[in-house]
Amino acid sequence: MQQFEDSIYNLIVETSTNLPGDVRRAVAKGRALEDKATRSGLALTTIAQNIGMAEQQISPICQDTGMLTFIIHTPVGINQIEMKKDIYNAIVRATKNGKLRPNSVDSLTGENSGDNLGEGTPVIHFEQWEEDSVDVRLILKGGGCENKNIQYSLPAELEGLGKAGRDLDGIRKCILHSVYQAQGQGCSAGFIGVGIGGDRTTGYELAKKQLFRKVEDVNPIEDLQKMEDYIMENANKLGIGTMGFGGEVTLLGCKVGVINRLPASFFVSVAYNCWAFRRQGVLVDAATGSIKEWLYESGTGVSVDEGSVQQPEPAVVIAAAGNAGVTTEDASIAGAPAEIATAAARTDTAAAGGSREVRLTAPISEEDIRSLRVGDVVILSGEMHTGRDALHKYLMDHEAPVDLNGAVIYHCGPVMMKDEEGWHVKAAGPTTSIREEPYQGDIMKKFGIRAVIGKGGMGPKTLAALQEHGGVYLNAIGGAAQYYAECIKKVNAVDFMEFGIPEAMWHLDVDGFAAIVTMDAHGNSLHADVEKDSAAKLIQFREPVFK
Ligand SMILES: O=C(O)C[C@H](O)C(=O)O
Ligand code: SF4
Repeated sequence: MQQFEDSIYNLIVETSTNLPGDVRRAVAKGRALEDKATRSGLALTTIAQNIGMAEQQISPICQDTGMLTFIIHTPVGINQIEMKKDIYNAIVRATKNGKLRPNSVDSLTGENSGDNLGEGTPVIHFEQWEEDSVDVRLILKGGGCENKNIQYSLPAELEGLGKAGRDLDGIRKCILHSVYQAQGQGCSAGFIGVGIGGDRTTGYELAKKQLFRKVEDVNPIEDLQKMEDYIMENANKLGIGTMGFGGEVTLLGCKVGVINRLPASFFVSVAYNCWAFRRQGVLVDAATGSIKEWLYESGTGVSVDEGSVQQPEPAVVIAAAGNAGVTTEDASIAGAPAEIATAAARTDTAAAGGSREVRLTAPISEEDIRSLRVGDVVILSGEMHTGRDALHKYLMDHEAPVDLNGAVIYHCGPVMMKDEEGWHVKAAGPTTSIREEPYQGDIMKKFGIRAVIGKGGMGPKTLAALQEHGGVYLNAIGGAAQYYAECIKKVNAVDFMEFGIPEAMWHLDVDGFAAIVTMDAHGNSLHADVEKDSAAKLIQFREPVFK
């Protein structure tokens, strides 16, 4: 198996950088359902553009390259210990080459191993089979959507849906609830794998395994096929939309599997995967280790466009999203059709205040920030500072290494590479902001920070602080790591490298970095609105459907 290490390296690079054909078609279908002039429609356009950029540049689709999880079938007699060593070497190489972010962190000390190896990482499941070749499948599932996985123990009482019993209808309610509770935080529009039965461990395993099915396959179990169809037809009626912006498309795929359970247990486990649904596989020659066949259709040549949409420039895509409904000219910038009136009627808070495109350069004044409203698109230039969990915790009782007066904080853990000239950004999309909810308001006030960029929104504590102190929350498009990396013109400096690359504080010079105001200094939150609206819509699914 001399070539096995190279085969695994190629598998990792392909998985991280080239979204497979079936996933691309699902994204294209989603785009066709969404009104292109809405925020969700234009977020999908950004996503589509990012998918193309990642493939072209052979760079990570999303900066969170996830938990490397392999499922491997080998003929009897193959040395699995040697295979593991080759896999480890391939992972170290892919990390060094910026195809993977160093993502393995000591849970007690917070120390990043730097090469994706460590206790429990990567995850490798070996199984034997009667075939002659080795089947290797890999999924890179990021942390934000992993945090949205959920496990139900039936019977249960579910918010909005009432009693979920130990039957198909109870399962139906759990699945709908799982989509609802994810809101936009797992980078919807997403895919779900559902595992019925097992114990808590094997239930979740089964759910994740469903994600290895092809998006377009048909469930061989009739009841489950009906369930998948039902969920695909109805989950989008929750109106959560891409990134939780509100809209027609929340779910792009649903796969349900079943295994036996104990008499006393009835688990329904849901693995939520973001649109950046990165999984691939190879069939490998057991003697040489070379790739004989790819197991999922390549993304190359498969369009994510639903046909008529032009590909606008990065800053313009989101800019048009915020301006949806303002003028016909704005819409034509993004190549969007003239459904402007509909879009205006739907842009809720933004429609009330009117949305604009605002260009700002950091540091930003309190006055400029207070003039922003939910729905406005801010195009940022100047310096921004990355900060996520480790930094926020640190800043609570320490001073900042740089002056943060009027500053912009970006919730982002980038993929970085260093050469003779210094550091370069390889991928840099936003991370889920809600994790910083306990700290964010206090830190903004303590240091005079005026803007926070992330994804998925923040809670009431931050909203109150924005109002009191004069701050704004900007939502960037989750997973659009290449799209944003292109807006970063220079890495000025870095602090706290001891936190590891994703958690360090990177000082970045940006130009044309576009994000949408989703929480403003006037007490408005698009996230709170969409959550409330989807909670009301969830109630329509209370009555039994599967008898
Ligand atoms: O860790 C990250 O960069 C992002 C994470 O996957 C998230 O969705 O929050
Ligand atoms: S940032 Fe979004 S797209 Fe990237 S791994 Fe996290 S959930 Fe997925």
